[in-house]
Amino acid sequence: MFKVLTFNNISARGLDRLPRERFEVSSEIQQPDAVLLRSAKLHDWAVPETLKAVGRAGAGVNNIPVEAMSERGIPVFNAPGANANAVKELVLAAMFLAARNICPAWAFAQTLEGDDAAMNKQAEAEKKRFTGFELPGRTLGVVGLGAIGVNVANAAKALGMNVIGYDPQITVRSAWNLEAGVRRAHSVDEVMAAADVVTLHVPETDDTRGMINGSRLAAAREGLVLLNFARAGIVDDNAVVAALDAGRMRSYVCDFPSAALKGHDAVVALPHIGASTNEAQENCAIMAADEVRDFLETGNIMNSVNFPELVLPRNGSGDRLTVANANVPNMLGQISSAVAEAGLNIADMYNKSRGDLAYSVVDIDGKLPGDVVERLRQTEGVLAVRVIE
Ligand SMILES: NC(=O)C1=CN([C@@H]2O[C@H](COP(=O)(O)OP(=O)(O)OC[C@H]3O[C@@H](n4cnc5c(N)ncnc54)[C@H](O)[C@@H]3O)[C@@H](O)[C@H]2O)C=CC1
Ligand SMILES: O=C(O)CCC(=O)C(=O)O
Repeated sequence: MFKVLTFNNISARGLDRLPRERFEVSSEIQQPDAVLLRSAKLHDWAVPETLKAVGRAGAGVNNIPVEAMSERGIPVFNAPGANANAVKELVLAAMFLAARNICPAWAFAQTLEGDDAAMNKQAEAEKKRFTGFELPGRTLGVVGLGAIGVNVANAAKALGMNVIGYDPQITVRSAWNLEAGVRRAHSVDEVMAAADVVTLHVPETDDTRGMINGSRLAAAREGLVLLNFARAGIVDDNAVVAALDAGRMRSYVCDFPSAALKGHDAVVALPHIGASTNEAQENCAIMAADEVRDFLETGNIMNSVNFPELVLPRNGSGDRLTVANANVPNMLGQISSAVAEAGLNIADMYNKSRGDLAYSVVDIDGKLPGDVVERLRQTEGVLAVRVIE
């Protein structure tokens, strides 16, 4: 029986992928084999010795200590693209909100008083304060052309916008999915200088934290609309408020409320609802649950952010041994020697590395003795060993 600890509200459609005769699933489990979570922060969580996998029912993994998990040989899975449409739709809504001053106009309309005629008179007298702009011919700058950025870029092209994008590590898949005519920028600065609206779709990392700061805002076009549905830490809120107050920026629409932004007329800060649709929550939960289940049951790895992708159909007549280790010479030799010294035959094996980590799946004709497994566990460089019967 595998034990899966849930943090946050994980869609039941996802949890249903874990058959209860083989998986105990609860938010109360003490010694979990795996966790499933959304935005819960794991950085201060005391990682139990039993933990074998982390499944993020979403895209961003900045709430998870990925490096510390790697050091323990624990793969972290996420759900790439599963909530991209939900975020794209909210980003488009944000762009329309900003272009047409919908929030301040609506707030003004709430203050109208008197009978219908009086309200109408005030509305007509004041509506010029809310004159907006149309999107065709305007330039959208997209920083980060992954699952969400590509969707947003393509939708903006369909709305008649010019689109300029920056992503130094764009994948072949994203490049194929991008509409023709999206102009390639070579830096964030180039995007800032060219765009009327800039939207951010990068993960929060050491490289992207504080990416949009005072000097980048100073170099932006006059009247910039900035959209941030990526992560709070990517934008310096105080710099945004200063640029808005100086009249250099038109508005900031984001998914991350903060004390600095609260109450500002030109800011709309939503409560991190980019992925909050039933569809996205189901897609993410299903994907993360399937990945965690597959790993626990077979050792196969799909969509991990720290481990190599490795899928080996089951072969042989005995145990499956999986080993996560430091990516250094002679680890594979030591694994196969341990199996050979136990007098067992390897039916099939697959080894892949990613950065400092390597992962092997070894199908064996027979049952691995406990002392062999223990010896492998103690081998220098070995991070995690499992035997799947
Ligand atoms: N508001 C919300 O509820 C949600 C927020 N997000 C956030 O959006 C981020 C992006 O999500 P996806 O598009 O699904 O991820 P993704 O992994 O498909 O795309 C991220 C892209 O950013 C690029 N990138 C990384 N560093 C960069 C840099 N310094 N400059 C330019 N590009 C850079 C990568 O090459 C990649 O193509 C997530 O990491 C997460 O933080 C994601 C989903 C929901
Ligand atoms: O689960 C959520 O609502 C957060 C989604 C998110 O931020 C992500 O997928 O990176």
